[in-house]
Amino acid sequence: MPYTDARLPRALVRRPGPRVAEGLVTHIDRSPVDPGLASRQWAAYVLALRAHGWETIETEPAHDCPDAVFIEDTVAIYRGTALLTRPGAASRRAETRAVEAAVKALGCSVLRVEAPGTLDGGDVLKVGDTVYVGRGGRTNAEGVRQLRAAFVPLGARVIAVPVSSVLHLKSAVTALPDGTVIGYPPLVDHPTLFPHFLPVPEEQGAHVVQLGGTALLISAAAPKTAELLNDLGYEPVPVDIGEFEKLEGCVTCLSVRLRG
Ligand SMILES: NC(=O)NCCC[C@H](N)C(=O)O
Repeated sequence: MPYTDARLPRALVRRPGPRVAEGLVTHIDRSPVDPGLASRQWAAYVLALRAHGWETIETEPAHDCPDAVFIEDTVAIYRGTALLTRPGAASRRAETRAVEAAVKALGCSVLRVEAPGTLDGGDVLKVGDTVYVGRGGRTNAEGVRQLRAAFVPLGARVIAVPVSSVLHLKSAVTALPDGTVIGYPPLVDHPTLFPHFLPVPEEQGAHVVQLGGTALLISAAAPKTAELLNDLGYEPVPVDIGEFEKLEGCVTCLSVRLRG
């Protein structure tokens, strides 16, 4: 696996496998996924990261795992320590294997969530040294405890957040570069847990990836939120990830980002 320039922010990605259409669906009705279109959307997502100065590193595919493209769920990284997750869905547990090799190659120290703990990376939202962790359908109390034990000694303040109506914490909220947490209110159980909370008008607008500077990757399905962010001085970068949204994915879950 070639790693070329450690000065660039780097993102782990994993291309969708042949069984992507069989991915799990929990909170929405299933609609058919077109694997060819999913591959093209994934390629455009990767190009958008690269166009904003990211080095993308492709992790070995896990073709037996339909949800492997959602690589964010396999690991949470804080200050150079990678906590390999134990995904809440048993069908996703094998996904972490190749990710371990990838984070080691990036120079991370590795810890693991052990049974009976479960944790999905989609439940972990970092805002500076505050690490919010969603306690919901995929992350259990033991997973929260193990995340605390891993990251508090490194300097993190870990805040657990109940999540009841969406798949993951980051299905409901993400953060802007200034630390403001944005979310779609009908899906956020406790907005008052976040010191600076900005409601957005669309569910798909609740998820952004900070690309650097003022650029924010956002779903093309959230034009009103993009307009709001543009009006606040940000540069929204829309990507069409419709096939992944049919599987409850969002812009955050298709990569694991390492800054510096
Ligand atoms: N972090 C994320 O938003 N992950 C999306 C995972 C979607 C996948 N179909 C799942 O249910 O696990």
